[in-house]
Amino acid sequence: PTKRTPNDFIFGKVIGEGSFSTVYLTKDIHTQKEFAIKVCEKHYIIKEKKTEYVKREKDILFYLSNTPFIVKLYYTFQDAERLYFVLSYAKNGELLPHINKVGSFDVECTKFYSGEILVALEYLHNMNVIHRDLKPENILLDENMHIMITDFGSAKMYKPAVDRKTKNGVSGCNDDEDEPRRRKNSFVGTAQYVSPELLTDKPVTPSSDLWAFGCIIYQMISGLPPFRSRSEYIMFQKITKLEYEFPSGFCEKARNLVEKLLVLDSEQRIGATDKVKYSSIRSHPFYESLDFDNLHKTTPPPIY
Ligand SMILES: NC(=O)Nc1ccc2c(c1)=C(Cc1cc(-c3cccc(C(=O)NCCN4CCCCC4)c3)c[nH]1)C(=O)N=2
Repeated sequence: PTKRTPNDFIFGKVIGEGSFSTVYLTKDIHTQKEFAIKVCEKHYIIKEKKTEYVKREKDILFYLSNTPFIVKLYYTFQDAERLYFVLSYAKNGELLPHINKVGSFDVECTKFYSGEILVALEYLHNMNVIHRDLKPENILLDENMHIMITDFGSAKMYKPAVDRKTKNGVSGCNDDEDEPRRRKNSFVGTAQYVSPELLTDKPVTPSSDLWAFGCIIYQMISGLPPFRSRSEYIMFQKITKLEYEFPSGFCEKARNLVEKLLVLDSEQRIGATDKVKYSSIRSHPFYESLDFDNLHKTTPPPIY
């Protein structure tokens, strides 16, 4: 097909703001199909030295194309000033406003939606991709209220330990050797969901996403993330000291699972050493009777 240009789309409202991008609801004038177009200003990306991140997000999104529960990158194009990513449009927006609208989810909703997030993480991690900025704002809901994970601007490829030892390459995008010249894991992500290893410059592993997953389950049930403070410094202190509490009435089975995910040693988190990802989390009592393999075909429970 001929390369698209901005003139092939009607640009509507802003539906998202990345750290160096703006996302618009758009309609393709030829097909009338709706898309989300993420627009990045070239001069800003160059000035902020973010070209590597933008290229990595594009490579990873194309690499993940047609992965269930992950936003799809259809194609990209550019003009003199901007880069354009044509992405899936999720009609029901971000997960966060849905949690805030009802205050918190009941156990059925939490099981279903955290179950879909877990299946998405299984796909991601089996494809050696770590998201590194998982949070309710980056979990979208499509028109049928199924999830799509978005914003791979902080994501990276990783080499499973066995490959690192035997140096068998994993084809695909960047890995540690290609990190832009800066501290190995200088903080990426969003303060409230960032794992302790990312704050203390320890190796990044898929287990960092399991930490964020634990924070999201806590937030679904209680309405707020576990680590909160007006000061980012104090929040980081709470994370590295594991200072958080469960409100009274918190579902006991969910509490047990969260306590097994919010573990400071990333290798001790439930799921971190699963040979088959994430069998130990799927078999946790909180997920009793959840049919993980058919969630995408299941009608989501009402959120109320
Ligand atoms: N950083 C990124 O990559 N960001 C992206 C990427 C792709 C993408 C993306 C963000 C999307 C975000 C998005 C935002 C919205 C949206 C924005 C504002 C309002 C609404 C909205 O009101 N939807 C109806 C559902 N509401 C939700 C809240 C409770 C009441 C009912 C949706 C729809 N989709 C999207 O659809 N596709």
